[in-house]
Amino acid sequence: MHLQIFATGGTLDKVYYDALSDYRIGEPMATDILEEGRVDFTFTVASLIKKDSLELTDADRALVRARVEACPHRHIVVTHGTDTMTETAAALAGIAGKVIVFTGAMQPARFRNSDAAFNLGLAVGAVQSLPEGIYIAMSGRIFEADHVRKNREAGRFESTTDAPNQENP
Ligand SMILES: NC(=O)C[C@H](N)C(=O)O
Repeated sequence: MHLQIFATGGTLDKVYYDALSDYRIGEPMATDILEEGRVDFTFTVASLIKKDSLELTDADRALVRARVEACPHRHIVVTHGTDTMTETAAALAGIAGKVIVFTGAMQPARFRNSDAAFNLGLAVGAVQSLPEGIYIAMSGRIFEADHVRKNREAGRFESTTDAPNQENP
């Protein structure tokens, strides 16, 4: 398997300058995470955009779509800010012949308590196991991209189709 990663920014790749709580989006952390994970596949990481996903425009989303469509590889992971991940996933609807998995992080990968490595690992497992389609790997689950939302208060992603029960109140 060859894995293509497209990095678009988001908190996963943020670098903070604490005096003003100012940040920039740094180089994609996916490279370090996969190297530290000693993965047994080849991969390339392309940095397409370096923005908080709240600042992404329609043109940015068109760029992501164009790059995914032009990619010769079947297995694609998109690292993305969590706030508008579902919007960019929706902008890729209809792309056939590829397994596309979005992931991101609630805390920067450069922070020790980050969920970034966990989430990227989940996405890597998902992308090689699933049939073609568009998915979101967050909060320890794989969601179909059009059946998930971010619950900001709870700080996690949740299904829009799960029946409410004791495990999913
Ligand atoms: N955790 C995050 O990634 C939130 C951030 N505002 C973003 O969507 O880029």
